[in-house]
Amino acid sequence: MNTAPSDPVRAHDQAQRCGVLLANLGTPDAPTPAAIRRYLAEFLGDPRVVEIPRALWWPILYGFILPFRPRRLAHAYQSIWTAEGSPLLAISRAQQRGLQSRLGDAVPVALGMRYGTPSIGAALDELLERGARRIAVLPLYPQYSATTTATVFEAVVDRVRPMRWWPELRFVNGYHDESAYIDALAESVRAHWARNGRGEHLLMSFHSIPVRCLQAGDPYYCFSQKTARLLAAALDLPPDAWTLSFQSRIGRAKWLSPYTDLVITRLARSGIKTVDTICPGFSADCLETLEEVAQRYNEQFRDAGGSALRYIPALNADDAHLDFLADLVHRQFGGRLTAQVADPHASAAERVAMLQRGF
Ligand SMILES: C=CC1=C(C)c2cc3[nH]c(cc4nc(cc5[nH]c(cc1n2)c(C)c5CCC(=O)O)C(CCC(=O)O)=C4C)c(C)c3C=C
Ligand SMILES: [Fe+2]
Ligand SMILES: [Fe+2]
Repeated sequence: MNTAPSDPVRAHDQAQRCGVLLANLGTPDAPTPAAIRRYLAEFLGDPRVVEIPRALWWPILYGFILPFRPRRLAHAYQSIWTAEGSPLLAISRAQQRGLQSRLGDAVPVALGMRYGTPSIGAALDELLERGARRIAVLPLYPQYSATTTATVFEAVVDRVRPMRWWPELRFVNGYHDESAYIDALAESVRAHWARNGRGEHLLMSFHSIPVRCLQAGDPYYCFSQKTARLLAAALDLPPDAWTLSFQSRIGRAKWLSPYTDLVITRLARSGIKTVDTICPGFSADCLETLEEVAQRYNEQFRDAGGSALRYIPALNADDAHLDFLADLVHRQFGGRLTAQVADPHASAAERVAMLQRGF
C-alpha cells in the first residue's frame, strides 16, 4: 500500500460542512485539433470507457484514432462553440451556480470534469479547502453506467486514496426514475409543443454503449428503457407515438440499438414529416446533442423526405432541473445540510502545542 503523506493541517474542531461535487464528462479546452487530441487521449485511454486490452488498444488509439479524429471533430466543435467556450462547460458552470444559490453558501458546490478541466481532483481539493467533510458526489448522468458514473467515482477515490482523514463520501448512482426528473423532462416537451406545435412523433435518443457492457451487467440499457417508458406515460403517449433509440456509436462492435440514425431514416420513409427529439440521458447540451442531433440528424431526416427534426433542449440550468438536484442533495444528508461542529476534543491551539512538544 502507498504510504499516506501528511494531510494539510486542519483543526479537528472546525464545523463539518456538507459539500457537493457536481461531475460531468468534460470537453476540450478549445475547438482545435491539438486540444481535442489531448482530451480524446485522456477520455479514450480510460479503461472504463474502452475495455479492449491495452496492448491491443494503444496501437489503434495512437496509430489510427488520435492522428485523424481530432481534425474532423474540430469542425464539429467549432460549429457549436460559444463566447463562453464549450457549451457543456458553460452549462455545467450555470448548473453549479444555480445549485450553489439553492443550497446556500454554507454548502460549497464544486464542478469536476472526468476528462479535461476543471478536474475531479481539483474540485475535491476546492471542497476540502472550503471546509466540506461530508461530500455528495453527484455525476450528472441520470442513467447509471460503468462507462460514465463508475469512472467518476473511481477518480474521486483515486484522489482521496492517499489521504489519512477521508471525508465522508456519498456516491449518487443516478436518478433515471425519479419522478421530479421525469416531470421536468415532460414539462420541457410540453413547453416545446406550446412554442412550436406538436410534432407527429417523439424520438427519445440516448447515448449508446457497446452491447458487451450490457452482457457484462451494466444496467444502463434497462435504466434508459425505464426513463423512456415513464416519460411516455407522463405525456400520455400511445406506443406508436414515440420511439427509443441510441446514438453516437463509434467503431465496428455492436452497440445498443436501434441506432438513432437508422430510426430517423425509417420514420421519414414512413411518411412522418415532423419529429420532436429529446435526449433524456444528457443533462446538459453538448456536441452530441447540438451538433449530432440538432444539426446532423435534422439534415439527414430532411434528406430522407421529412420536413423537420426538432431538437428539444436538455434540462440544462432550468429551474425544475436545479430544484430537483437540490432536493436530491438534501436527501443524501437526511435533510440536514447545516454544518455540524465536531467534538472539540482538541482545539487547534492544543493540537499545535502537542505537535510542538512532540507528545
Ligand atoms: C468510445 C466509447 C464511448 C462510450 C462507451 C461513451 C459513452 C457515453 N458518453 C456519454 C456522454 C457524452 N459523450 C460525449 C462525447 C464522446 N463520447 C465518446 C465515446 C464514448 N462515449 C467520444 C469519443 C466523444 C467525443 C466526440 C466524438 O469523438 O465523437 C459527450 C460530449 C462531449 C462534449 O465535449 O460536448 C457527452 C456528454 C454518455 C452519457 C455515455 C454512456 C452512457
Ligand atoms: Fe460519449
Ligand atoms: Fe434489466
